[in-house]
Amino acid sequence: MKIIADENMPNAKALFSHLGNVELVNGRTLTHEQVKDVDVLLVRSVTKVTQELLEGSSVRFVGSATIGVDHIDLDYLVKANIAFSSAPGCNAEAVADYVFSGLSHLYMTKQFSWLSKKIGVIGYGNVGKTVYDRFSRMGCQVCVYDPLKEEGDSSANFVSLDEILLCNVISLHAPLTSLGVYPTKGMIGSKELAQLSAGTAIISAGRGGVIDEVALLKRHSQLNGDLHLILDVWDGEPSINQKLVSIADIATPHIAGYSKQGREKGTWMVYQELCRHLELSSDVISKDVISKNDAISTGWFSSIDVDSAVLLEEMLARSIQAIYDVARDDVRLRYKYRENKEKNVFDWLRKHYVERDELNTCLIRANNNDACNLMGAAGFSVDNKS
Ligand SMILES: NC(=O)C1=CN([C@@H]2O[C@H](COP(=O)(O)OP(=O)(O)OC[C@H]3O[C@@H](n4cnc5c(N)ncnc54)[C@H](O)[C@@H]3O)[C@@H](O)[C@H]2O)C=CC1
Ligand SMILES: O=C(O)C(=O)[C@H](O)COP(=O)(O)O
Repeated sequence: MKIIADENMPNAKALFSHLGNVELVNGRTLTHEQVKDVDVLLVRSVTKVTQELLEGSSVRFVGSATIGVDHIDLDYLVKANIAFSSAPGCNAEAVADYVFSGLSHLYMTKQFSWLSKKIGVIGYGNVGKTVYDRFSRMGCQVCVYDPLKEEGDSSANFVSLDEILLCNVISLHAPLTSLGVYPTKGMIGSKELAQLSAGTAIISAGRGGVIDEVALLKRHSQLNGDLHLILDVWDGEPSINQKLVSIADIATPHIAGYSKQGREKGTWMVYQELCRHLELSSDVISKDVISKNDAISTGWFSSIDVDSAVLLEEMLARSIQAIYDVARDDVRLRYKYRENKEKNVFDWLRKHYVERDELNTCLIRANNNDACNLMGAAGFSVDNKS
């Protein structure tokens, strides 16, 4: 069996080689010529899987080691009878870590205190729910907009989009869609942005294109720069609007989901689905292949002792930054664009990403119940010494 896999898919060779011959390729530049006599195509979000790419090829299974599927023509796959699997939820914890690291950055650099503010989440899927639950367990006033979920779902405080726009922090986790009753492309446009008050923080870690970037620049200027922007995803990636980069507090190259565990889980989930598709028994699978425990790192398990003399919100921010400081990715992006030595800076940054562990790989030790609860809610493992 011939398998083509994106070179940025961790463990692809180790996991899939016992099923066939695995070739690693640049997913962004993949052509029909490369896939025409391939049986299995394994991609990440940078490959547009279209009729044009696949028609007339021998591909029978497409796996995407990602949460988002806007790069896949799902209708064509059904029509062409090609099996498909993605990796729902694989990097939800990583994106939530990104959100809280972004807020920690705002707290430490601008004294933007968000714990007591109104928080609005857009999208209540695997990522949005993880983010919502963390805020909620922290005791924040949090609400969510998801018109496709709210009916009969009492697990969250569902509100209208207009209400979300009144919040002090808005975190976007909707997929990019152009069709249906609630398309998200451009859903945050000039009309919506006009409703934001000065001092609002926007975190965009879903997909570029959900926010109208031209309208965002305009609103930022109308508010004399008093909008806090944490931007991971961009319209037209891999080329990104440098004007927007220049006004953002944090600008990163679509890496919110890039924890070591999140990326490895993505490959693992697709591997499991391919084995199911091929109807391989678990005996066959376990014989030659690395186990789940080896395929998904547990992390290096650091520990932090909490100092109760420090203000809770500052302690939280410092602890998060000790494990993942989103500013390191922002600084790297700005530096690389300034240096401008690579042909495609955006993809270079992603390919050479310095991997990070998730917050849950860090054990917080504290003898204070409030600190333990807050840290646990933020995503850390906790050892309550009280
Ligand atoms: N920056 C990054 O590295 C990453 C970005 N993502 C993006 O985040 C998106 C969300 O991820 P998940 O929560 O795991 O996906 P999901 O598919 O589990 O949930 C998406 C949710 O958005 C809701 N939704 C759809 N249209 C909406 C609308 N018009 N307004 C509000 N909500 C709407 C859906 O009902 C669903 O509940 C993905 O589609 C992907 O594009 C995901 C992982 C990493
Ligand atoms: O899972 C998703 O959806 C994402 O956005 C991915 O984390 C993006 O990573 P790549 O697939 O572009 O490497």
